[in-house]
Amino acid sequence: MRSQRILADFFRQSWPVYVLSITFHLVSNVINVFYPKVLGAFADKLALGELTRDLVVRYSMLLLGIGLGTVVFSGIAMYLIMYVGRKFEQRVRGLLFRHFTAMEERFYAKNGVGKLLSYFMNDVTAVRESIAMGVNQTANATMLLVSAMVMMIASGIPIYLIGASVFPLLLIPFIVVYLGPIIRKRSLDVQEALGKMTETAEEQFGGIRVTKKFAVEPIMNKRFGQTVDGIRTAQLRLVRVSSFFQSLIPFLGTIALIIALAFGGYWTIMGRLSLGNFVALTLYVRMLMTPLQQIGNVINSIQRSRASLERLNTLLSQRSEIVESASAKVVDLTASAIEIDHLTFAYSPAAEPVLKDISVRIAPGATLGIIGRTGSGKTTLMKLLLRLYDPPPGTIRYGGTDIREMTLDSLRSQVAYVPQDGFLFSTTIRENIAFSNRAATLAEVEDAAKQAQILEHIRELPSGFETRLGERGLTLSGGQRQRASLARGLIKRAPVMILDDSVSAVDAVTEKAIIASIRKERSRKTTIIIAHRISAIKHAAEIIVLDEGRIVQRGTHDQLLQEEGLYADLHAIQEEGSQHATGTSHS
Ligand SMILES: Nc1ncnc2c1ncn2[C@@H]1O[C@H](COP(=O)(O)OP(=O)(O)OP(=O)(O)O)[C@@H](O)[C@H]1O
Repeated sequence: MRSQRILADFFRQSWPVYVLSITFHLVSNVINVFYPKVLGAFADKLALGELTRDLVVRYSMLLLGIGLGTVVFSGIAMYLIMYVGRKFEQRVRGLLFRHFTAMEERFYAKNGVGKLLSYFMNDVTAVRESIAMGVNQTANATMLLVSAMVMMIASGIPIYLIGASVFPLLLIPFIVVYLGPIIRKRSLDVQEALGKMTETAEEQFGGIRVTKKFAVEPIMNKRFGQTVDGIRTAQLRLVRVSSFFQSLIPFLGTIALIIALAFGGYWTIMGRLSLGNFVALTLYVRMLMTPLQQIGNVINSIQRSRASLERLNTLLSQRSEIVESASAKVVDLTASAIEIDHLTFAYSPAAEPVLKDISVRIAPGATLGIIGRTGSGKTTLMKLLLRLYDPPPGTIRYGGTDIREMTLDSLRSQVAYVPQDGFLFSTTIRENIAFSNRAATLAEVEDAAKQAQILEHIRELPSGFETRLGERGLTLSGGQRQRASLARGLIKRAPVMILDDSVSAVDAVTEKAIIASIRKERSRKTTIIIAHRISAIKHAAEIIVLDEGRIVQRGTHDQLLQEEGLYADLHAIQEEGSQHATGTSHS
């Protein structure tokens, strides 16, 4: 499986650090287990009345050495393992990001931003904790257990006494096997609840302006509150079982201590066990409780992280539906016609087709205008031209080559797409406009801004082109944002340009100026203009009118005005509107 490969790859690369860390743990624990033995010897000397001032100083120095040695070596071991954990986190986040960016639009339609963020934050952290702290503590605990056992035997503590004291601890694996899957299932619920909350929060912060305008904060608070309640319920269910699990282990440790005290005390009274060994036995049993507690924690954390790993696994195993064919070739779009041939398309096999039997040919360098009611499929057609979704084979060709046989880079680098609501990044205006070509000079950026009729406005801003945009570019108005996004498309100087309702938010006078400069700039380049206003497309060589996914009319502006139909109706309505607006109506 993919996720297991990620872990295996990571361990393959970082095993030397693990080995080093485990070695340091080993040294630290070997030093540490001498501490009960030293105290035992101290107790023996005390009981025999052989303790001198010199001996007290020596024992104290010995204990200080043991303490220092333990702390230094375990500190280095811990640092190394933390380093490895952070490295894992950094690597997996990079991998996830690359994976996300390679996914197609449908993937984003299915997975909300909040859900994706939750993968980044919660799941990666959960896995990191178990491969860093988990490994750290397991290694530590195992070594402490083994060295403590060895020291007990070597000190001459009878094996049956050790066996009786350690017996309760043997129940731990059974408890783990029983409770582990329950903890895992409940952890998965918690991660899902967290994902839901992040998703809701992202959506609600994104839509906060709408919420405020409609004054529906209480509804939004309630909706968000429900997701938080969901987390609390899921977390409490998890805490109930995991805290029971975690407290059971020290309880077993206490039983072990009671047995050591009862039997060991009895044997000491009977004179079969030295006082020193009795003290050492109780200290060792006490010492074993910490690693056992750690093992409990680790098992819990591994169960939790397995749930996260499963989520990451499912995600990373998804492949983009848009794949470049092995024989894909680079097509130069400069002199290529775009042919759409009997294209019928539905977003899913079960859904109604959104486009029905569309056929259009756009000659190289020509302009196509598209108009139609909202929801008639205009944007969908453009998404197919960019291969954001796969059209049926043979239905879209560039220069005679099926779109599915072109390299994705040659397609997308030669098509400039300007959507209706262009997203602007929270960086400078200059970087936003020069998005496709970071090396563009200021003169080129200014030129594109001029064509998009936004140059003057940018110059008036405090830092001009270096002005940083706030979140989602909200320091600009809708129309200004649209024009900045248009400049970003224009600077690409691509052989094919698609304007998807890209001047809808500007006033009629500005629109006229923008269209005039686009006509000039793109006089010999293929351009597709989608618009709701006839004024934006009437110069096109061909105009198609879409209605419910079908082409219902086609022709030039003049031809379409001669026909009865949607186009002439729209024209009449818009003319009437503009006459009202300018006060030239005679009615
Ligand atoms: N990702 C999607 N999954 C399923 N259906 C979709 C998806 N995107 C759009 N649709 C549906 O496809 C139809 C056409 O949408 P499209 O966005 O292409 O229309 P449009 O003509 O561009 O509309 P507008 O003028 O309002 O922008 C609509 O009914 C819409 O609900």
